[in-house]
Amino acid sequence: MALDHTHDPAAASWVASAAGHPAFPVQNLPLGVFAPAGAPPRIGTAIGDSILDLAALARHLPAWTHPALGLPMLNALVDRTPDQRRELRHAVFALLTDPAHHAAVEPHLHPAADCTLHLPFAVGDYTDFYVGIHHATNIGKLFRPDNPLLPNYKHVPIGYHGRASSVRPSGVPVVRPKGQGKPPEADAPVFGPCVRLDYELELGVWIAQGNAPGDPIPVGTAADHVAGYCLLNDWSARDLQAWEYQPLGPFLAKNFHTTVSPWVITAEAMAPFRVTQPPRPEGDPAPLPYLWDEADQARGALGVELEVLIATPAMRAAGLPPHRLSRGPASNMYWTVAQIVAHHASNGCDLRPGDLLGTGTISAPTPDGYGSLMELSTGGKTPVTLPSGETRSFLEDGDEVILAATARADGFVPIGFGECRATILPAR
Ligand SMILES: O=C(O)/C=C/C(=O)CC(=O)CC(=O)O
Ligand SMILES: [Ca+2]
Ligand SMILES: [Mg+2]
Repeated sequence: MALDHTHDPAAASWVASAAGHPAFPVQNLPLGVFAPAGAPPRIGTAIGDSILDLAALARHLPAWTHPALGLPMLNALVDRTPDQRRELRHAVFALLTDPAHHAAVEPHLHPAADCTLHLPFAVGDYTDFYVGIHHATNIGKLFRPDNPLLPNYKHVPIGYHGRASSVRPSGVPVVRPKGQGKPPEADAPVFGPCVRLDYELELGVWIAQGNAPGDPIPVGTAADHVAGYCLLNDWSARDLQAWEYQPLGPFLAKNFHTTVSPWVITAEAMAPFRVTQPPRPEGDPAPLPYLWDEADQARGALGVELEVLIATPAMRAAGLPPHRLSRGPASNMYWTVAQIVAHHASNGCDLRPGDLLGTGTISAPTPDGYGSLMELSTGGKTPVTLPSGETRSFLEDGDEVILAATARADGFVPIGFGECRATILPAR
């Protein structure tokens, strides 16, 4: 993905709030679906504190975008080559930087605070991977003390098919799931509200052009199939998971709700933030050739800092701001995004525009970067203390979890991912 004038740190928009905006300077230009108050959803981009209605400005954008811009989802818009997607970015960038467009474009800006953000895609399929090796090791120890990291982990990107129907945008509350579990001290399983509700800090990957059924995607061109990225919270019912997950993997413990940040941080916007994949530790096996590409290793990791914050009802009542539970880099991924895309299609499985891949929980080697509460509390044995004096081993009703991410690189303007938050409601 080439760098161009849209990444220039000196570039400036005539939208005043874009300058120095922590998430949406003019170098970001994420794609999304939004609804101004009382109006139906349409495609737009975030710029500073505003949202620009791209559907209304179609006449200023490439002709091939016109049918797709009439839809309240991005599936058709991203079903294009990387060159075409870059052409769209350049056209949007021109609208927001060239003073000649100011008068015509300004009427189509909406204050973001007055808009509702929708899911950016009609999600066809959702697959969750397991590339966070520190998470896999930590959680593996808790589920399988004698066998934490299974022997296939360093050879094959592990994943499971998730559920598309329950992928929801930031802000939609999470109803605590009920389910069947078997508490360690009980002799028989029980059915009831989850008592070990957790979050998982992940990146989401949105698929652009897919592959024809039967055709694999080579790892060297897999990045061309990525439309962009989001934050993803794979809410997890740990008590239900521990009982149900063998031998087929997660099922009801993870399919009740998945929260995504609604802006798609495009692959083009991420170009300056691609970094070298950390080398495999000494002694780790070399991946099979279908998973290995030198250029991907050189530029296939993401220079993104990830954070998790929590706000409880007592903290809100005391006027305390959300408390940071962890922070760490996205480079703690054992497999690159290109490797998981190539692996997913390696058997001929067709990926389609608007498919969602989760990276898997991204944890750092040390607790300050653990990506789930289960890890932070060592499965409940070391509860986390909050500024309100409360402790948490798992989430309680009324708790809000907020994921945040910022892409940074020397010499470039940082870009943010926007909001990925949700509050827990009692079980029904
Ligand atoms: O059985 C295990 O080791 C744990 C599996 C998961 O929690 C699956 C999952 O969602 C993967 C991830 O987020 O890293
Ligand atoms: Ca997960
Ligand atoms: Mg889920």
